[in-house]
Amino acid sequence: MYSGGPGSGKGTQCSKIVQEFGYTHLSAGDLLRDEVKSGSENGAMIHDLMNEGKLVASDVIVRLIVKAIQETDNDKFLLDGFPRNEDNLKAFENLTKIEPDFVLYLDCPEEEMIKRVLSRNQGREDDNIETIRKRFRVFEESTLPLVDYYASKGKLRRVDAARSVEEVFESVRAIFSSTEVRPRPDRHCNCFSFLRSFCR
Ligand SMILES: Nc1ncnc2c1ncn2[C@@H]1O[C@H](COP(=O)(O)OP(=O)(O)O)[C@@H](O)[C@H]1O
Ligand SMILES: O=c1ccn([C@@H]2O[C@H](COP(=O)(O)OP(=O)(O)O)[C@@H](O)[C@H]2O)c(=O)[nH]1
Ligand SMILES: [Mg+2]
Repeated sequence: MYSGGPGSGKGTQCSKIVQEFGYTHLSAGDLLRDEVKSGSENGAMIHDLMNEGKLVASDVIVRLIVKAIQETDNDKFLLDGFPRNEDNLKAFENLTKIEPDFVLYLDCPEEEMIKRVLSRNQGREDDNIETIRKRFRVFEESTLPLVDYYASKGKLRRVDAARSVEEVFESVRAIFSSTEVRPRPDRHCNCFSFLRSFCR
């Protein structure tokens, strides 16, 4: 359910899960980028924070995510890149009472992620080495503690992301294939946790 390592392959793997398992992909970063493009009153503030590699306030991102959840009638959705810190998590759970079925952690060494982000070519202003370094520090300080939290709840699924897209997807597919689908009214939230590991 949350983000971490920029370039670990979250968006790439989410697209494949959408194709094979029919989930709806909700990317926190994409929702923020759309908000900036829309020229909304928060747009300039969000733009500046993202370019500094900083996190936007929880109420801003939670509002966008809740709206996106309401707009899809699919029970099954992936939260890509959220929550980023404990405050995000509390704000989301307090408001929605949704808990993830599991949190997937794409485990990738920092140097590999840097290489991928620098060759991503999506025209993102925050994909420069200076901002990437800041994003990694935010990840270590704010997001990593959530890994332990989900691990302690037995919800963490760790995948070695330093392999080819297809090899990573083999592992991801196995996790999704073995997940029991919870019936309504509890909507699913197979949340993607793509957290960089310290341990490599
Ligand atoms: N397993 C992989 N091996 C090599 N390159 C990858 C892999 N997964 C993704 N990429 C590439 O790395 C870049 C970042 O991937 P992306 O899915 O956008 O990561 P994230 O959403 O975690 O930041 C993209 O250019 C993507 O094509
Ligand atoms: O819950 C979130 C998700 C993203 N971001 C901001 O959006 C940027 C890009 O996030 P995204 O998930 O798109 O980056 P990726 O990991 O895919 O490279 C982050 O660095 C943050 O500045 C945020 O503030 N809160
Ligand atoms: Mg992404």
